[in-house]
Amino acid sequence: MAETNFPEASLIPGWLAADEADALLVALRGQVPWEVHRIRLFGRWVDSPRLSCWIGDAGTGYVYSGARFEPRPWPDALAALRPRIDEAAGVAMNSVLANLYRDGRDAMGWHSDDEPELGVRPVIASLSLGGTRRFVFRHRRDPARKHEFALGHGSLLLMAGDTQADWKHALPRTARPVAPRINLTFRRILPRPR
Ligand SMILES: O=C(O)CCC(=O)C(=O)O
Ligand SMILES: [Fe+2]
Repeated sequence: MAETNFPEASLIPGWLAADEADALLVALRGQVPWEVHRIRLFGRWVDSPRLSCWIGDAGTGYVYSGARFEPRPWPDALAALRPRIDEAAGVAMNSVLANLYRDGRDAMGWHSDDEPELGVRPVIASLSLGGTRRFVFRHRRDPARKHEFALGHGSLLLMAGDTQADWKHALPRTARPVAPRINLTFRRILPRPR
């Protein structure tokens, strides 16, 4: 496969209408059991700078940033959305990482979603609700190559192909005043080999 100059990522602004996105944001703030995930950073365990929740079907335990997470059940608001996400992504998703960024100090550092349980060339569907934040890509072997998206209320970002293999992404902090934001990355975890 030839290497692409651009991550295979496409943004659909307003994928959810504003009133539907408003209602989902409120429902999820209440329905999701938000917690602080501890992650491994440069050999130390630290609190991640955001609130998170790993949600999924039975059997979708996930190892990320050195920690293992067992899935919480799907809140009603997310279960209702799931078939529409599957249709947009063309994949039957079975899990979601939900993140709540309370303000501009909450962020996510550089990473790829390349855990083995996602398989090769995974499709990841990322739905954003609330304050618009910058989402940046940089090429793994040539960090001067960068791309960015502004992820607004109700937008759906689809990442596919070699996006995870070739690029890292991050959600930087910002000093600008920004409204709280929830991001949902729908994923398909493959059954564990035995
Ligand atoms: O909040 C975002 O838009 C990024 C989330 C992300 O990269 C992830 O959950 O892996
Ligand atoms: Fe990610």
